Amino acid sequence: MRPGLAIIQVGNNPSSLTYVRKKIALCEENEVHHELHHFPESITQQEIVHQIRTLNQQGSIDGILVQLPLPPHLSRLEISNEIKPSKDVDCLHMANFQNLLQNGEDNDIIPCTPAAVLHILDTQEIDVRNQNVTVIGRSQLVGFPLSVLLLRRNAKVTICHSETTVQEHVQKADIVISCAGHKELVKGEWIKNGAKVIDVGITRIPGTNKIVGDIEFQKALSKVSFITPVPGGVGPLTVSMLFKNLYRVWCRSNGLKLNIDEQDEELDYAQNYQF
Ligand SMILES: Nc1nc(=O)c2c([nH]1)NC[C@@H]1CN(c3ccc(C(=O)N[C@@H](CCC(=O)O)C(=O)O)cc3)C=[N+]21
Repeated sequence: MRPGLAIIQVGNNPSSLTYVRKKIALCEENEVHHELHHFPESITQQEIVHQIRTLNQQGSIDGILVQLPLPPHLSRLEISNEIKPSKDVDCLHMANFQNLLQNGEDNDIIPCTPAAVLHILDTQEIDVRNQNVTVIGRSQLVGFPLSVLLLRRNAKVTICHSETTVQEHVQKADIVISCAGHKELVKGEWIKNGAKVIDVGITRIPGTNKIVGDIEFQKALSKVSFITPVPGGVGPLTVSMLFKNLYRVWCRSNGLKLNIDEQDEELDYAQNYQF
C-alpha cells in the first residue's frame, strides 16, 4: 500500500497556504496518498481532536501533520498530544519529543527543519564539534530541538531569543543558524570572517510574494565561507525531510526494514535546492 499523509490546516495563513500547496505537490509527484483537512478559523478544539482521532484509526494514513501555527484559541499542546505517536511525522507529540531529547539523532523521527539543517551540515561536511554555534530562536519545532541535537554533536551552543542581544553572540560564532523569522535581523557586518551561516528564517514581504531570510544576505556574502539563501535554502529541504519521516513511519507500520539507500534515493527526487 502507498504511504498516506494527512494534513490538517486551520484558517488561511498565507504562508501555511504556500507550504501546504508545496507538500501536496510533492505528494502528487511521488504518488503519495494524501488528504487535506482544511478547516475554517472558527473550528473548535473538540472538532480538531475528533478529526485527529479518526485519522489515528485510519489504515490508509501513515503520517499526520498539523500545520502550524494554529489560531490562538486552539491548544497546540493538547492537539499535538492527540496524534498517535507512530503517525507523528513532525515529532510534536510529547512522547516523541521526549524520545528525541533522550536519543538524539538515533531517534526514529527528527523534526523536519532540524533534520534539514543537519542534512546541510553533513553534505557540506561542516563539523560542529567544539565550534561556537549560535542558534537564534528557541521554538519547539525548530530552535530548541536543533540546539539539543547540535549539543549532542559536541558543539558549543549558544541559544539567542527575544530577550537576548544577538550581535555579540553572532560576532563570536563559527557557525550561525538563524531561526527567528525576523527580516534581516542579523547584520552582515556582525558575522566573523570565514563563518558558516544557515538561514532558516522566512519572512513574507507584505503585498508581494517575495520572502527574505533572517540574514542580510548580500552584506554577509563577503564575510562567510558558506551561506544558505532564502528562498531556495532550508525551506525546500524541510519538505523533503517530511517525506523522509513519512517513509520511515510507513516502513514501520508495514513491518518493513528501513532501507537507507532507498530512502536517500527517495530524497533525491525532492531535492530541488542548490547552493
Ligand atoms: N507542523 C508543521 N510542520 C512543518 O514542517 C512546518 C509547519 N508546521 N509550519 C511552518 C513551517 C515552515 N515550513 C516550510 C516549508 C516549506 C518551505 C519552502 O518550501 N520554502 C521555499 C519557498 C516558499 C515560498 O515561496 O514561500 C523556500 O524557502 O525557498 C519553507 C518552510 C514547514 N513548516
